[in-house]
Amino acid sequence: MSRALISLNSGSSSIKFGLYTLDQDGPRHAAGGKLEGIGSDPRIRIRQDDGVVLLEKSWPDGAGLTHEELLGELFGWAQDHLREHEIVAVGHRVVHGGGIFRAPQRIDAALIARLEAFCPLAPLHQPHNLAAIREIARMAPHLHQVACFDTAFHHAMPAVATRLALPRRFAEKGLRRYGFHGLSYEYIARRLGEIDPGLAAGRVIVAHLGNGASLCAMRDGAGIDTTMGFTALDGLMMGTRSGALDPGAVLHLQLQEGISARQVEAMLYGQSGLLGVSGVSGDMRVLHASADPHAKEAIELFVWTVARHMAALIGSLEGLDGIVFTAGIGENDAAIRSAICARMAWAGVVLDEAANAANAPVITRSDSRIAVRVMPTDEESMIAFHTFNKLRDQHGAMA
Ligand SMILES: Nc1ncnc2c1ncn2[C@@H]1O[C@H](COP(=O)(O)OP(=O)(O)O)[C@@H](O)[C@H]1O
Ligand SMILES: CC(=O)OP(=O)(O)O
Ligand SMILES: [Mg+2]
Repeated sequence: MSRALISLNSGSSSIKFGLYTLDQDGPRHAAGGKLEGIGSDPRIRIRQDDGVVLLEKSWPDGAGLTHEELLGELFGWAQDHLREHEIVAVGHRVVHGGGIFRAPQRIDAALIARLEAFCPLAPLHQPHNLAAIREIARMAPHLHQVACFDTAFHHAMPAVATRLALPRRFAEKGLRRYGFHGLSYEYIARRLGEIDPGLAAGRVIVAHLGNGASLCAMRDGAGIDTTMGFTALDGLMMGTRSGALDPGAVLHLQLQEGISARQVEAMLYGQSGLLGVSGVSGDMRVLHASADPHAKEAIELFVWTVARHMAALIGSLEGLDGIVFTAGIGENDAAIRSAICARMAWAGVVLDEAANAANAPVITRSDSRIAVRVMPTDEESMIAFHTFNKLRDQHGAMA
């Protein structure tokens, strides 16, 4: 019987996943999808590689369904769909690996306990990542599980880019900049090396603009700076997260407004960003459709913030050769890309409006000094790749 593995990318309200069959060369994508609306109106959609929809199901009254219950549904379906195969492993995106975990790790109870310590640094993600690992271990204890870290890609950053200007003793306690979205950046760096090796060898800013959003400055495919730091709150304004703030504002909320540290945490992670500024939604599609002037202001600030941080990363890179847009907004939202590129005209970006409107792979004109690309990211395939390699290194042939 041939073998298969499952990749899980568990977020705060969604689980993205991929099913892969294994041959000698590595994992081969068989199907994938997204389980969304956890906690409100869960729905799942699974597609085969050729686009054929294999499963579409929703639970309109499913607000009470937990991550664990829905993961059970998904896992049951995967087992049935892959019944001709032996499922041997589940690979997970784990958002925070701290300063210790620079490469994927086999999961056991001791590793889970160490990863638990990072939950306060990624409250929207880490608890869900670990809950999924525990639930798989409960449902299928014989499966190998591998943790793939969002922070790992950024360990190549120069030390200076990891420092926070706080008293030194805190750096020794792990208070430093880590960076996130590393599986997405690793995928883009590899793929760019295949499709445009000339650009990949240069200075590139990758803009991962999804619900969480960050930028990564890459030189020759390695990350040298990024906008997220100690936590995934830093940098760009996001769907519900504030992004970088004057630290004085955080103090003011607590000391003058009398808001507790826990409430400030909930506000910065869950009630700020596009949602907070618009008062309408944290979802970019909803903001575009809204006539509310505050929705427009939120979009304006999002674009302004991205351009401001891009300019900062040009400083880190000492110049710029290209920009890559990826993730939900980066891959699909021509209006946002156009507005960001207009603010980057000074740096030599000349947009091809028709190519941009079509989400084409290259959206700049041939006379643009900076090449701007749109590339779909694929964190799940990166997880599958790492999981396969980790198990092959430990157990020999996997197929
Ligand atoms: N076709 C689209 N046009 C504009 N925005 C889109 C489109 N598709 C998705 N998005 C936006 O992408 C964001 C979600 O991105 P995604 O990468 O899926 O996030 P996450 O992985 O954090 O759940 C949302 O703001 C959503 O509105
Ligand atoms: C780290 C992070 O922000 O991830 P996401 O974009 O999936 O929320
Ligand atoms: Mg994401």
